[in-house]
Amino acid sequence: MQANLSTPHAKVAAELKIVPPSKLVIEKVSKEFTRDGKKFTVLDDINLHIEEGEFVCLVGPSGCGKSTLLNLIAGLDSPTSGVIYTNGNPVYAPGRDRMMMFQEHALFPWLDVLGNVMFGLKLKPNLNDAERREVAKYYIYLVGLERFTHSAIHELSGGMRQRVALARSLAPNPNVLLMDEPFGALDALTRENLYRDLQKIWQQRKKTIVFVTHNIREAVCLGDRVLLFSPNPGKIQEEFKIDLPRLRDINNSNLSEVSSVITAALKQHLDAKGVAE
Ligand SMILES: Nc1ncnc2c1ncn2[C@@H]1O[C@H](COP(=O)(O)OP(=O)(O)OP(=O)(O)O)[C@@H](O)[C@H]1O
Repeated sequence: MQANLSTPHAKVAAELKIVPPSKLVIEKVSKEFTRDGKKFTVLDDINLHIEEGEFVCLVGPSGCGKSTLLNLIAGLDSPTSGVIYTNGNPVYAPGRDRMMMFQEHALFPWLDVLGNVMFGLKLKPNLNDAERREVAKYYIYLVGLERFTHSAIHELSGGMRQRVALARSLAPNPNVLLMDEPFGALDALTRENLYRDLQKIWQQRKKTIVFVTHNIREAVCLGDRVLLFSPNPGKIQEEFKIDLPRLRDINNSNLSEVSSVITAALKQHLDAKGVAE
């Protein structure tokens, strides 16, 4: 994909350069919350190494702590014990090296598409307004919304809104992209297009991606690795390396077979714990 930019000058070109994706290390991480005055453990002794540029999907039943782990990596919350490192540096707070994208569009309805994507670039004090506009236009192009640059958010479909949200998360050029069920609310066809485009964008922009989903086929379609969580307390029960060639099509029969194996493993772990999905 080539950006259709009007002669990007040096600062914009530098901003669009591919940054090295981060390695993530999660070391002995546990998280407790308090409810009704009682402590309960949501994540218990999570240990995980995610390689630079790896696409890792977290799957598991509701409440097993997937979003909590994503929030900890984002630095939006802190572990009760243990440490998370990005490229060897402990995470204490949110940073522009890690961007989060949610299921809800979380877009600003009073801004158009360009304004929303430019908003993500407010974190870049070295750019002036014209430069932010050029960078934002590149990411709008990358997610296929060039024709909608000046559209209002309410004029867009759910899938297009998620494309805007993706562009906004990508625009600060993070090393890590954290995605919390970003396609959960979309219809099947819209999701299929996004699976294809997200794989292309990931290959092109070389991000480390941690992606939370309930949908095992989606995880197998996107992930290099699928980590199966089980609840009470949240633990990584099993992991699956996915060696299927890319670009993957969610309707591919080999992908269905791998998904069935993981679904069976999930059921087995839940049965063993006496949990109904
Ligand atoms: N800030 C908080 N305070 C208290 N409890 C919380 C807080 N955040 C999450 N929890 C609880 O922690 C548990 C795990 O929640 P989390 O959202 O991480 O699970 P999940 O696996 O992402 O679930 P889902 O797939 O439904 O989104 C839940 O019981 C939830 O109610």
